[in-house]
Amino acid sequence: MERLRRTMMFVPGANPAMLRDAILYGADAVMFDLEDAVSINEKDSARFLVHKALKTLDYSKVETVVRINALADGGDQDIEAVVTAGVDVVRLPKTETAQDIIDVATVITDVEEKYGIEVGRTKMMAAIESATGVLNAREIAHASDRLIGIALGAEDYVTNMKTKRSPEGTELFFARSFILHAARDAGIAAIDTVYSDVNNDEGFKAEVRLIKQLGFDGKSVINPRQIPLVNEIYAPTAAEIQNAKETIWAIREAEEKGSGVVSLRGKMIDKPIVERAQRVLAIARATQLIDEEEI
Ligand SMILES: CC(C)(COP(=O)(O)OP(=O)(O)OC[C@H]1O[C@@H](n2cnc3c(N)ncnc32)[C@H](O)[C@@H]1OP(=O)(O)O)[C@@H](O)C(=O)NCCC(=O)NCCSC(=O)C[C@@](O)(CC(=O)O)C(=O)O
Ligand SMILES: [Mg+2]
Repeated sequence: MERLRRTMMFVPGANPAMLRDAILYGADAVMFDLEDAVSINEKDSARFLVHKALKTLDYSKVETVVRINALADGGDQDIEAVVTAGVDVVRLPKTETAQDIIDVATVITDVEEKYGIEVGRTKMMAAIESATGVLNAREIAHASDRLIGIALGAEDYVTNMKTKRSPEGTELFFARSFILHAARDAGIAAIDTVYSDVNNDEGFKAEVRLIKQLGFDGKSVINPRQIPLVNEIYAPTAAEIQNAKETIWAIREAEEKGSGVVSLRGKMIDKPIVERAQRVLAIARATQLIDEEEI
């Protein structure tokens, strides 16, 4: 099963206490920010703090992501600082074209070569935050073998679209759908955007249910309190796990009899349904809801 990416928690890069404690909250990935959460006069100190944090703290249990600045705004210095510190993933914000990704990938390669780091070790993500980015999402998603995923950045996107976010997310439906299709076409992860109203748990949960149903792998979060809410919604229920097990048992029995299709409680089971059941069980295993060797 691919790596779980249910939650990627933004951590402002200029905040030493948050950098230190980010690991404690159970996010699948911590995403240190050098871009919009850092004021212009703190850019250098944030870069230094994030480099030190990556070098000295033990992040072995979570994926580390750093959101860099655009290359024209010091992104090359960000890349050198974080790649040499061993970051797992470099996230490029406001990606508009495939060329943006190719340019960043080239700088990463130069840094890896210069410092004797295995070329290709550092992965990338693209955040898509404008109409142009959405329309180019397919090319962006295919732009580099380093890409592990693409993400929506909705606050910048709605600003670009001359609208604002609504509880229903109607204004994001096209962008979410298009980004998801681009990610699936390229075989990489699709990560949904942040929910900025941090004290509105019910609104947040409604949005998480929506993006899970659409097919997103997970969501960017901005506060530790949002992590368990996502995990709870993304966890398969006991009924889903039981149904998945019964699906696997039923298809195994059918296959023994030479058939690839069978009916379970009146519902047809064939290859795509078996694949979905296997995914439910893989997530249940990865989140310790069932034992490793169970089924
Ligand atoms: C929202 C708030 C101010 C609330 O503060 P509050 O004070 O009410 O938080 P509390 O709940 O009271 O905190 C309780 C304890 O947790 C600690 N704690 C809180 N948050 C933590 C955290 N993130 N990491 C580690 N630790 C944390 C805190 O230090 C305290 O620790 P302690 O004192 O020890 O008890 C705070 O969370 C925060 O700053 N969040 C990060 C904001 C951020 O990064 N924005 C940029 C990324 S979005 C963007 O750019 C838009 C985008 O680009 C996105 C896209 O692309 O998707 C687009 O376009 O859409
Ligand atoms: Mg943004």
